[in-house]
Amino acid sequence: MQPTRDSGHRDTSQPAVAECIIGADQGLQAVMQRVNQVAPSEASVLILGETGSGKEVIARAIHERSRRRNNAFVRVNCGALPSDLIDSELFGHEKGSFTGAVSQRRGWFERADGGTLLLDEVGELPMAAQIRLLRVLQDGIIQRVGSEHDIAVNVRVIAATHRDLPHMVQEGQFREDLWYRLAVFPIILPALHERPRDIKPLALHFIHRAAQRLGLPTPRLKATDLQLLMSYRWPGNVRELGSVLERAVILGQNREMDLKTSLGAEGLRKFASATTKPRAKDSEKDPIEPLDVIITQHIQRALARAGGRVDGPAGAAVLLGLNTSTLRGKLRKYGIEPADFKD
Ligand SMILES: Nc1ncnc2c1ncn2[C@@H]1O[C@H](COP(=O)(O)OP(=O)(O)OP(=O)(O)O)[C@@H](O)[C@H]1O
Repeated sequence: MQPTRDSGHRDTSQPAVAECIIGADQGLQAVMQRVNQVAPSEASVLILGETGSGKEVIARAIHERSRRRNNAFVRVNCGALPSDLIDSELFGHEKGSFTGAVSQRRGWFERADGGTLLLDEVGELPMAAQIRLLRVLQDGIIQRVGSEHDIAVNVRVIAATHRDLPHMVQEGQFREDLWYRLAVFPIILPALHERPRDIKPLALHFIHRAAQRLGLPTPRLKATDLQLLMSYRWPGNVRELGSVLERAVILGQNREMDLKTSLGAEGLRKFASATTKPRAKDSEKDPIEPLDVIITQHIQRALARAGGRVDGPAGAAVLLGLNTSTLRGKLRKYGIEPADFKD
């Protein structure tokens, strides 16, 4: 099988191209510190984060900052491996070892030899595969299916998942010994709504990229559109933000980009029902938003209402019941630009 995005595998035998990590000096600052600490070591890393939050981007950053950077970076989506082929996919097989094994095949561990193997969605691996994976991680030796010949592999494993692995361990769905082996150095990637400062630079990046692909001038991000983006909870995280903006740029060709129009009535309803505004009735399941998120959004609402003015009788400071210097301090702290709210 050739490595493709759809089958969940990507084999980067070429030196990796550094991808720009938006938010590296803002909402992802603490994550990047962890990346820089762990990259030069050989330690296994476990990246925990919601779907689309950038786990692969972070895994690549670790690879690119490691001594293995000139060797392969291979991503395997464990959730996409058919259960009867997991061993063959990971460790390879000999010709004739099972029906369909028409030729010898090297598995993903062998292909990543000397480099880094990202085991994405590791929480989806069935128990039997977890046992075999643990053995390989401990011994650094694999056997292809249908062979008793040991092959030594030198692979750094980075595992990633959106699942609550500690809870899975408690429930007996994930092996505790494998958890300890993988979680030598855990990195928790915050969801996009927990790092609101990254939304604007990410939005500008995606708008610019989409316009470049279409050969169009980069459209402006209107203050009202930024406010809409800031108020949504982004369950699909950075990936969802990218696709919403790409669609907006495509639909807004040759006109001013308008998020409300490009989302349509249905999209707007979805946005409205998933905003981070406080709900009337609290429930155990409702996430508690970090205070910084609520403060950022509240200041942005006031600035939008005040047309970007901070002081004066109709300025945001009066609306918020703050004196101007206090509000200016908060604008600096939360990285909010009043000019973004001038329409
Ligand atoms: N900080 C970032 N800067 C620039 N692009 C980003 C950033 N984070 C994520 N992306 C982009 O968002 C998309 C999703 O990121 P990625 O595939 O790394 O997420 P993931 O958490 O691994 O997703 P999944 O849970 O589906 O495996 C990709 O196109 C990626 O390039």
